[in-house]
Amino acid sequence: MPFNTESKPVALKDTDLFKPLKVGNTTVLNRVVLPPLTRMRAHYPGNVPNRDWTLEYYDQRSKRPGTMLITEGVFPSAKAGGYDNAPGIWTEEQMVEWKKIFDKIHENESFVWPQLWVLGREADPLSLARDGLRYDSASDNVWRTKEAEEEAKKAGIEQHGITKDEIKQYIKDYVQGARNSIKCGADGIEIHAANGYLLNQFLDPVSNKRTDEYGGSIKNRACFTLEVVDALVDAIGEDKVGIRLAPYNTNGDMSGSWDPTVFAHYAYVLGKLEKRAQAGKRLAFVHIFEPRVSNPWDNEGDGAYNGGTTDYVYSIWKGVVIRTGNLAIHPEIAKEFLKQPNTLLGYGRYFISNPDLVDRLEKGLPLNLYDRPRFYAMPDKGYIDYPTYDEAIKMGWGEK
Ligand SMILES: C=C(C)c1ccc(C)c(O)c1
Repeated sequence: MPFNTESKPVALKDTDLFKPLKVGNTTVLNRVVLPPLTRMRAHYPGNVPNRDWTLEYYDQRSKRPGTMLITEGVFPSAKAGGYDNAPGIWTEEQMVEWKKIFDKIHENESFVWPQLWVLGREADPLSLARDGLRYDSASDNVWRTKEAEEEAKKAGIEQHGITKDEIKQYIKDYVQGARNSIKCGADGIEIHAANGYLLNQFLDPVSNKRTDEYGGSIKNRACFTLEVVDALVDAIGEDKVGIRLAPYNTNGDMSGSWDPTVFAHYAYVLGKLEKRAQAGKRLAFVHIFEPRVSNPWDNEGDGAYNGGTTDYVYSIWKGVVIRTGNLAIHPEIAKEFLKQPNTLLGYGRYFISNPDLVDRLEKGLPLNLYDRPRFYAMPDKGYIDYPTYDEAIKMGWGEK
Protein backbone atom coordinates (compact mmCIF):
# COMPACT_ATOMS: atom_id res chain seq x y z
CA MET A 1 0.00 0.00 0.00
CA PRO A 2 1.55 3.40 -0.92
CA PHE A 3 1.56 6.63 1.03
CA ASN A 4 -1.51 8.82 1.44
CA THR A 5 -0.97 11.72 -0.97
CA GLU A 6 -4.32 13.44 -0.37
CA SER A 7 -3.49 15.21 2.86
CA LYS A 8 -0.27 17.18 3.39
CA PRO A 9 1.51 15.91 6.52
CA VAL A 10 2.27 18.56 9.12
CA ALA A 11 4.94 18.17 11.83
CA LEU A 12 3.23 18.35 15.24
CA LYS A 13 6.43 18.17 17.30
CA ASP A 14 6.01 21.75 18.62
CA THR A 15 2.41 21.21 19.77
CA ASP A 16 1.10 19.86 23.06
CA LEU A 17 0.84 16.46 21.33
CA PHE A 18 4.41 15.91 22.52
CA LYS A 19 4.01 17.22 26.03
CA PRO A 20 3.69 14.75 28.94
CA LEU A 21 0.31 14.36 30.64
CA LYS A 22 -0.81 12.45 33.73
CA VAL A 23 -3.47 9.88 32.86
CA GLY A 24 -4.59 8.01 35.96
CA ASN A 25 -1.48 6.51 37.50
CA THR A 26 0.52 6.86 34.28
CA THR A 27 2.29 9.81 32.67
CA VAL A 28 2.20 9.65 28.90
CA LEU A 29 5.16 11.25 27.08
CA ASN A 30 3.11 11.97 23.96
CA ARG A 31 -0.63 12.49 23.66
CA VAL A 32 -1.17 10.15 20.70
CA VAL A 33 -3.50 7.29 21.69
CA LEU A 34 -4.05 3.97 19.95
CA PRO A 35 -7.85 3.81 20.31
CA PRO A 36 -9.81 0.54 20.50
CA LEU A 37 -9.56 -1.15 17.09
CA THR A 38 -11.31 -4.45 16.64
CA ARG A 39 -9.35 -6.63 14.21
CA MET A 40 -11.22 -9.99 14.44
CA ARG A 41 -8.09 -12.16 14.62
CA ALA A 42 -8.73 -13.96 17.92
CA HIS A 43 -8.86 -17.75 17.84
CA TYR A 44 -12.22 -19.54 17.70
CA PRO A 45 -13.25 -21.41 19.74
CA GLY A 46 -11.99 -19.73 22.88
CA ASN A 47 -11.89 -16.04 21.90
CA VAL A 48 -8.14 -16.15 22.62
CA PRO A 49 -5.91 -13.30 21.36
CA ASN A 50 -4.06 -14.57 18.29
CA ARG A 51 -0.96 -16.41 19.54
CA ASP A 52 0.96 -15.84 16.29
CA TRP A 53 0.37 -12.19 15.53
CA THR A 54 -1.29 -10.09 18.25
CA LEU A 55 1.81 -9.73 20.45
CA GLU A 56 3.72 -8.41 17.41
CA TYR A 57 0.84 -6.06 16.50
CA TYR A 58 0.81 -4.36 19.92
CA ASP A 59 4.62 -4.48 20.23
CA GLN A 60 4.96 -2.57 16.94
CA ARG A 61 2.48 0.15 18.07
CA SER A 62 3.95 0.64 21.55
CA LYS A 63 7.62 1.09 20.54
CA ARG A 64 7.57 4.87 21.18
CA PRO A 65 8.06 5.06 24.98
CA GLY A 66 5.26 6.74 26.90
CA THR A 67 2.45 6.01 24.42
CA MET A 68 -1.07 5.11 25.60
CA LEU A 69 -2.72 2.11 23.95
CA ILE A 70 -6.34 1.13 24.44
CA THR A 71 -6.82 -2.45 23.26
CA GLU A 72 -9.44 -3.67 20.85
CA GLY A 73 -12.74 -4.45 22.59
CA VAL A 74 -12.46 -7.47 24.89
CA PHE A 75 -15.39 -9.42 26.33
CA PRO A 76 -15.48 -9.73 30.15
CA SER A 77 -17.58 -12.92 29.88
CA ALA A 78 -18.92 -15.37 27.30
CA LYS A 79 -22.42 -13.86 27.37
CA ALA A 80 -20.93 -10.38 26.81
CA GLY A 81 -19.66 -11.56 23.44
CA GLY A 82 -21.14 -12.96 20.27
CA TYR A 83 -18.32 -12.46 17.75
CA ASP A 84 -16.27 -15.64 17.23
CA ASN A 85 -12.97 -13.88 16.40
CA ALA A 86 -12.98 -11.10 18.99
CA PRO A 87 -10.98 -11.71 22.19
CA GLY A 88 -12.15 -12.12 25.75
CA ILE A 89 -10.46 -11.68 29.09
CA TRP A 90 -12.52 -14.08 31.19
CA THR A 91 -10.58 -17.35 30.87
CA GLU A 92 -7.08 -18.35 32.01
CA GLU A 93 -6.18 -19.16 28.40
CA GLN A 94 -7.09 -15.62 27.27
CA MET A 95 -5.35 -14.00 30.23
CA VAL A 96 -2.08 -15.85 29.56
CA GLU A 97 -1.93 -14.26 26.10
CA TRP A 98 -2.95 -10.79 27.35
CA LYS A 99 -0.27 -10.89 30.07
CA LYS A 100 2.41 -11.50 27.42
CA ILE A 101 1.06 -8.57 25.39
CA PHE A 102 0.79 -6.20 28.37
CA ASP A 103 4.31 -7.16 29.51
CA LYS A 104 5.66 -6.37 26.04
CA ILE A 105 3.93 -2.96 25.99
CA HIS A 106 5.45 -2.16 29.39
CA GLU A 107 8.86 -3.40 28.19
CA ASN A 108 8.50 -0.65 25.55
CA GLU A 109 7.71 1.75 28.43
CA SER A 110 4.21 2.37 27.10
CA PHE A 111 0.82 1.91 28.74
CA VAL A 112 -2.17 -0.33 28.08
CA TRP A 113 -5.88 -0.05 28.87
CA PRO A 114 -8.13 -2.93 27.71
CA GLN A 115 -11.56 -1.84 26.49
CA LEU A 116 -14.33 -3.84 28.24
CA TRP A 117 -16.99 -4.54 25.60
CA VAL A 118 -20.48 -6.02 25.94
CA LEU A 119 -22.28 -6.40 22.61
CA GLY A 120 -25.98 -6.65 23.48
CA ARG A 121 -28.06 -6.59 20.30
CA GLU A 122 -24.96 -5.93 18.19
CA ALA A 123 -23.94 -9.59 18.75
CA ASP A 124 -24.24 -12.23 16.06
CA PRO A 125 -27.46 -14.08 17.00
CA LEU A 126 -26.25 -17.23 15.23
CA SER A 127 -23.14 -17.44 17.46
CA LEU A 128 -25.23 -16.86 20.58
CA ALA A 129 -27.85 -19.45 19.60
CA ARG A 130 -25.11 -21.99 18.76
CA ASP A 131 -23.55 -21.45 22.21
CA GLY A 132 -26.87 -21.47 24.07
CA LEU A 133 -26.51 -17.82 25.11
CA ARG A 134 -29.18 -15.12 25.33
CA TYR A 135 -29.52 -12.34 22.75
CA ASP A 136 -29.60 -9.43 25.20
CA SER A 137 -30.48 -5.76 24.95
CA ALA A 138 -32.30 -3.06 26.92
CA SER A 139 -35.74 -4.17 25.72
CA ASP A 140 -37.48 -7.17 24.19
CA ASN A 141 -37.41 -7.27 20.39
CA VAL A 142 -36.53 -3.63 19.68
CA TRP A 143 -34.67 -4.68 16.56
CA ARG A 144 -31.82 -2.73 14.93
CA THR A 145 -33.17 -3.46 11.47
CA LYS A 146 -35.68 -5.75 9.76
CA GLU A 147 -32.76 -7.84 8.50
CA ALA A 148 -31.43 -8.25 12.07
CA GLU A 149 -34.90 -9.39 13.19
CA GLU A 150 -35.09 -11.92 10.37
CA GLU A 151 -31.55 -13.15 11.07
CA ALA A 152 -32.35 -13.68 14.76
CA LYS A 153 -35.64 -15.40 14.10
CA LYS A 154 -33.92 -17.69 11.57
CA ALA A 155 -31.47 -18.54 14.35
CA GLY A 156 -34.47 -19.24 16.57
CA ILE A 157 -33.49 -16.63 19.16
CA GLU A 158 -35.54 -13.75 20.53
CA GLN A 159 -34.00 -10.44 21.59
CA HIS A 160 -34.29 -10.28 25.36
CA GLY A 161 -34.69 -7.14 27.49
CA ILE A 162 -32.46 -8.04 30.43
CA THR A 163 -33.93 -8.18 33.91
CA LYS A 164 -32.61 -6.19 36.86
CA ASP A 165 -30.89 -9.32 38.18
CA GLU A 166 -29.24 -9.84 34.79
CA ILE A 167 -28.07 -6.21 34.83
CA LYS A 168 -26.45 -6.90 38.19
CA GLN A 169 -24.79 -10.00 36.73
CA TYR A 170 -23.37 -7.96 33.84
CA ILE A 171 -21.98 -5.47 36.37
CA LYS A 172 -20.23 -8.40 38.08
CA ASP A 173 -18.84 -9.42 34.66
CA TYR A 174 -17.44 -5.91 34.11
CA VAL A 175 -15.84 -6.04 37.57
CA GLN A 176 -14.32 -9.46 36.89
CA GLY A 177 -13.07 -8.26 33.51
CA ALA A 178 -11.45 -5.25 35.15
CA ARG A 179 -9.87 -7.36 37.89
CA ASN A 180 -8.55 -9.82 35.29
CA SER A 181 -7.14 -6.93 33.24
CA ILE A 182 -5.26 -5.53 36.25
CA LYS A 183 -4.10 -9.07 37.16
CA CYS A 184 -2.64 -9.32 33.63
CA GLY A 185 -0.75 -6.06 34.23
CA ALA A 186 -2.99 -3.46 32.58
CA ASP A 187 -2.69 0.17 33.70
CA GLY A 188 -6.49 0.48 33.77
CA ILE A 189 -9.55 -0.23 31.65
CA GLU A 190 -11.93 1.63 29.34
CA ILE A 191 -15.68 1.06 29.70
CA HIS A 192 -17.23 0.84 26.24
CA ALA A 193 -20.44 2.90 26.45
CA ALA A 194 -20.39 3.95 22.76
CA ASN A 195 -20.99 2.74 19.22
CA GLY A 196 -24.31 0.98 19.73
CA TYR A 197 -23.23 -1.73 22.21
CA LEU A 198 -25.08 -2.74 25.35
CA LEU A 199 -24.54 0.35 27.53
CA ASN A 200 -25.32 2.58 24.54
CA GLN A 201 -28.51 0.53 23.97
CA PHE A 202 -29.59 1.53 27.48
CA LEU A 203 -28.58 5.18 27.06
CA ASP A 204 -30.46 5.68 23.80
CA PRO A 205 -34.29 5.98 23.74
CA VAL A 206 -34.31 4.41 20.26
CA SER A 207 -33.39 1.04 21.81
CA ASN A 208 -34.39 1.47 25.46
CA LYS A 209 -38.18 1.20 25.84
CA ARG A 210 -38.07 0.07 29.48
CA THR A 211 -40.58 1.30 32.04
CA ASP A 212 -38.55 0.35 35.14
CA GLU A 213 -35.78 2.39 36.83
CA TYR A 214 -33.49 1.74 33.86
CA GLY A 215 -35.76 3.40 31.28
CA GLY A 216 -38.24 6.18 30.59
CA SER A 217 -36.02 9.18 31.39
CA ILE A 218 -32.47 10.46 30.80
CA LYS A 219 -31.61 9.75 34.43
CA ASN A 220 -32.96 6.21 34.26
CA ARG A 221 -31.37 5.40 30.89
CA ALA A 222 -27.98 6.49 32.26
CA CYS A 223 -28.36 4.39 35.40
CA PHE A 224 -26.74 1.16 34.09
CA THR A 225 -23.69 3.01 32.75
CA LEU A 226 -23.19 4.89 36.01
CA GLU A 227 -23.63 1.71 38.07
CA VAL A 228 -20.87 0.09 35.98
CA VAL A 229 -18.66 3.15 36.59
CA ASP A 230 -19.23 3.01 40.35
CA ALA A 231 -18.69 -0.75 40.57
CA LEU A 232 -15.37 -0.51 38.68
CA VAL A 233 -14.19 2.48 40.72
CA ASP A 234 -14.92 0.45 43.87
CA ALA A 235 -13.15 -2.60 42.42
CA ILE A 236 -9.94 -1.15 40.91
CA GLY A 237 -9.90 2.59 41.73
CA GLU A 238 -11.04 5.67 39.78
CA ASP A 239 -7.52 6.30 38.41
CA LYS A 240 -7.73 2.96 36.55
CA VAL A 241 -11.12 3.59 34.93
CA GLY A 242 -11.91 5.45 31.72
CA ILE A 243 -15.08 5.52 29.63
CA ARG A 244 -15.84 5.86 25.92
CA LEU A 245 -18.88 7.84 24.74
CA ALA A 246 -20.09 8.62 21.21
CA PRO A 247 -22.85 11.27 21.32
CA TYR A 248 -23.30 11.33 17.56
CA ASN A 249 -22.85 7.65 16.84
CA THR A 250 -25.25 5.89 14.46
CA ASN A 251 -23.49 2.51 14.47
CA GLY A 252 -25.81 -0.21 15.76
CA ASP A 253 -28.73 1.94 14.60
CA MET A 254 -28.40 4.39 17.44
CA SER A 255 -30.06 7.80 17.23
CA GLY A 256 -26.92 9.82 16.56
CA SER A 257 -28.09 13.28 15.47
CA TRP A 258 -31.59 12.11 14.47
CA ASP A 259 -32.97 12.83 17.92
CA PRO A 260 -31.82 16.22 19.27
CA THR A 261 -32.67 15.13 22.82
CA VAL A 262 -30.04 12.36 22.71
CA PHE A 263 -27.10 14.72 23.35
CA ALA A 264 -28.65 15.65 26.69
CA HIS A 265 -27.97 12.06 27.79
CA TYR A 266 -24.24 12.62 27.34
CA ALA A 267 -24.31 15.98 29.09
CA TYR A 268 -26.08 14.23 31.96
CA VAL A 269 -23.57 11.36 32.14
CA LEU A 270 -20.64 13.79 31.93
CA GLY A 271 -22.21 15.91 34.66
CA LYS A 272 -22.61 12.90 36.94
CA LEU A 273 -19.00 11.87 36.24
CA GLU A 274 -17.81 15.41 37.10
CA LYS A 275 -19.83 15.43 40.32
CA ARG A 276 -18.18 12.14 41.28
CA ALA A 277 -14.82 13.69 40.40
CA GLN A 278 -15.51 16.70 42.60
CA ALA A 279 -16.32 14.27 45.39
CA GLY A 280 -12.83 12.79 44.98
CA LYS A 281 -13.48 10.06 42.42
CA ARG A 282 -12.19 11.49 39.13
CA LEU A 283 -11.95 8.91 36.33
CA ALA A 284 -8.67 8.67 34.46
CA PHE A 285 -10.27 9.89 31.23
CA VAL A 286 -13.38 10.38 29.13
CA HIS A 287 -12.92 9.22 25.52
CA ILE A 288 -15.16 10.93 22.98
CA PHE A 289 -15.84 9.79 19.40
CA GLU A 290 -16.03 12.91 17.21
CA PRO A 291 -19.04 13.60 14.89
CA ARG A 292 -16.60 13.59 11.95
CA VAL A 293 -17.00 9.84 12.27
CA SER A 294 -20.68 9.23 12.99
CA ASN A 295 -20.26 5.56 12.12
CA PRO A 296 -16.91 3.71 12.25
CA TRP A 297 -18.08 1.54 9.37
CA ASP A 298 -18.10 4.56 7.07
CA ASN A 299 -15.17 5.13 4.75
CA GLU A 300 -12.79 8.00 5.46
CA GLY A 301 -14.66 11.28 5.19
CA ASP A 302 -18.11 9.70 4.70
CA GLY A 303 -20.88 10.09 7.23
CA ALA A 304 -19.45 13.17 8.93
CA TYR A 305 -22.12 15.01 10.95
CA ASN A 306 -21.39 18.73 10.66
CA GLY A 307 -24.37 19.94 12.66
CA GLY A 308 -22.69 19.79 16.04
CA THR A 309 -19.46 19.38 17.98
CA THR A 310 -18.29 17.71 21.17
CA ASP A 311 -16.77 20.95 22.49
CA TYR A 312 -19.48 21.02 25.17
CA VAL A 313 -17.65 18.14 26.88
CA TYR A 314 -15.16 20.69 28.25
CA SER A 315 -17.98 22.77 29.72
CA ILE A 316 -18.89 19.88 31.95
CA TRP A 317 -15.98 17.42 32.36
CA LYS A 318 -12.78 18.97 33.75
CA GLY A 319 -10.58 15.90 33.57
CA VAL A 320 -8.56 14.23 30.81
CA VAL A 321 -10.31 13.98 27.43
CA ILE A 322 -9.39 11.69 24.53
CA ARG A 323 -10.82 12.80 21.18
CA THR A 324 -10.89 10.37 18.25
CA GLY A 325 -12.24 10.73 14.75
CA ASN A 326 -10.45 11.08 11.41
CA LEU A 327 -7.63 13.27 12.76
CA ALA A 328 -4.65 11.77 10.89
CA ILE A 329 -5.63 13.51 7.64
CA HIS A 330 -6.81 16.65 9.45
CA PRO A 331 -3.70 17.95 11.28
CA GLU A 332 -5.24 21.41 11.39
CA ILE A 333 -8.15 20.05 13.46
CA ALA A 334 -5.71 18.13 15.66
CA LYS A 335 -3.83 21.37 16.36
CA GLU A 336 -7.14 23.08 17.22
CA PHE A 337 -8.13 20.29 19.62
CA LEU A 338 -4.72 20.46 21.30
CA LYS A 339 -5.39 24.02 22.39
CA GLN A 340 -7.71 22.54 25.04
CA PRO A 341 -5.84 21.41 28.17
CA ASN A 342 -5.75 17.73 29.25
CA THR A 343 -6.49 16.54 25.72
CA LEU A 344 -5.13 13.40 24.04
CA LEU A 345 -5.86 12.44 20.45
CA GLY A 346 -6.87 8.97 19.27
CA TYR A 347 -5.74 7.95 15.79
CA GLY A 348 -7.48 4.76 14.68
CA ARG A 349 -7.27 3.74 11.05
CA TYR A 350 -3.87 5.32 10.42
CA PHE A 351 -2.40 3.63 13.52
CA ILE A 352 -3.45 0.35 11.88
CA SER A 353 -1.34 1.15 8.80
CA ASN A 354 1.48 3.10 10.51
CA PRO A 355 3.07 1.20 13.41
CA ASP A 356 5.40 4.19 13.90
CA LEU A 357 2.57 6.73 13.71
CA VAL A 358 3.83 8.72 16.71
CA ASP A 359 7.16 9.39 15.00
CA ARG A 360 5.44 10.28 11.74
CA LEU A 361 3.07 12.77 13.40
CA GLU A 362 6.02 14.33 15.23
CA LYS A 363 8.04 14.83 12.06
CA GLY A 364 5.22 15.36 9.55
CA LEU A 365 6.14 12.26 7.53
CA PRO A 366 3.86 10.74 4.88
CA LEU A 367 1.42 8.08 6.12
CA ASN A 368 0.94 4.56 4.76
CA LEU A 369 -2.53 4.11 3.33
CA TYR A 370 -4.53 1.39 5.04
CA ASP A 371 -6.06 -1.71 3.48
CA ARG A 372 -9.64 -1.51 4.67
CA PRO A 373 -10.82 -4.98 3.50
CA ARG A 374 -8.20 -6.40 5.87
CA PHE A 375 -9.34 -4.48 8.96
CA TYR A 376 -11.50 -7.38 10.16
CA ALA A 377 -9.98 -10.40 8.38
CA MET A 378 -8.02 -13.35 9.73
CA PRO A 379 -4.75 -13.30 7.79
CA ASP A 380 -1.64 -11.58 9.18
CA LYS A 381 -1.59 -9.49 5.99
CA GLY A 382 -2.87 -6.02 6.77
CA TYR A 383 -2.18 -6.63 10.46
CA ILE A 384 1.53 -6.86 11.27
CA ASP A 385 3.07 -6.31 7.83
CA TYR A 386 2.72 -2.52 7.52
CA PRO A 387 6.23 -0.99 7.21
CA THR A 388 7.71 1.77 9.34
CA TYR A 389 8.63 4.92 7.40
CA ASP A 390 12.26 3.86 6.97
CA GLU A 391 11.21 0.39 5.82
CA ALA A 392 8.73 1.91 3.37
CA ILE A 393 11.38 4.20 1.86
CA LYS A 394 13.75 1.21 1.49
CA MET A 395 10.91 -0.57 -0.33
CA GLY A 396 10.71 2.33 -2.76
CA TRP A 397 7.44 3.79 -1.45
CA GLY A 398 7.13 7.46 -2.09
CA GLU A 399 9.19 7.31 -5.28
CA LYS A 400 7.40 8.99 -8.15
C1 LIG B 1 -18.22 -0.04 14.18
C2 LIG B 1 -17.14 -0.74 14.37
C3 LIG B 1 -16.36 -1.19 13.21
C4 LIG B 1 -16.68 -1.10 15.71
C5 LIG B 1 -16.11 -2.36 15.94
C6 LIG B 1 -15.70 -2.71 17.21
C7 LIG B 1 -15.81 -1.81 18.26
C8 LIG B 1 -15.34 -2.16 19.66
C9 LIG B 1 -16.36 -0.55 18.01
O1 LIG B 1 -16.46 0.33 19.04
C10 LIG B 1 -16.80 -0.19 16.75
